[in-house]
Amino acid sequence: MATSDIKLIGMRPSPYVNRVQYALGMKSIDYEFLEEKFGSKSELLIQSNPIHKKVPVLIHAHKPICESLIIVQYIDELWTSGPSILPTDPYDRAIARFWAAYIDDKWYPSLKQFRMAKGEEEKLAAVEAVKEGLALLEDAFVKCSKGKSFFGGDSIGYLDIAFGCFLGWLKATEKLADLKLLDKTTTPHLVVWAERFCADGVVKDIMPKTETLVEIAKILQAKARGSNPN
Ligand SMILES: N[C@@H](CCC(=O)N[C@@H](CS)C(=O)NCC(=O)O)C(=O)O
Repeated sequence: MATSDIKLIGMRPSPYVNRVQYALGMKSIDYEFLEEKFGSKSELLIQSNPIHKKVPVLIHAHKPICESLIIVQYIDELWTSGPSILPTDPYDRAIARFWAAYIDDKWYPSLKQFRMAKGEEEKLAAVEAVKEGLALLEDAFVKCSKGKSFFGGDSIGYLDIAFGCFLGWLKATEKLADLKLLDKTTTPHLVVWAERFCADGVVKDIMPKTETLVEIAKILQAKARGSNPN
């Protein structure tokens, strides 16, 4: 597929954008990356995603597709020649979609809340929610992976992409708070899975550096608190 037919509007530190990059990478699809500037929205973004005005947007053959998980499914359904991203079994597919929705609706918001918390009480409640979520995802990993390396089995699949895209932000949050959230004693399978995911050839070239995310997090925290990051 010619690169000019496939454009991705995004920002490199965005975990949702990274999801789409991982899926395109897994399928070996070339694309043009249209970088949005932090703090502003291009005309193209507003026209392509008028409802949410958020990245990522995939523009394929001049048609926009919005929402990262929907884009990942589109990529998988359209480019069937590459490795399959969603499980082929309908039940496994339903379970993968369930956990992806849990990650987006519950788990990641708690990590974000922990990072942005203003008071100690809010911070404590959020860190508990993050850890509870990780325990549930540890259990989900054991069931979904069926003894293999990834949620998707022998190779990176839908749930690996849905959850793995947040590993950079998880590491940055650990660094900022100086504590371990993904821990060998409480989430042993997830620790090994995370190492494997981050070491993947496609993932390691795309995943933003932890130090970059730490700096961005400091700017966002300062903005939320109305102060200077330094
Ligand atoms: N549910 C969306 C979330 C996308 C999202 O939150 N994108 C952020 C970047 S990480 C964004 O564009 N934020 C700009 C804004 O909220 O105005 C998806 O999965 O694509």
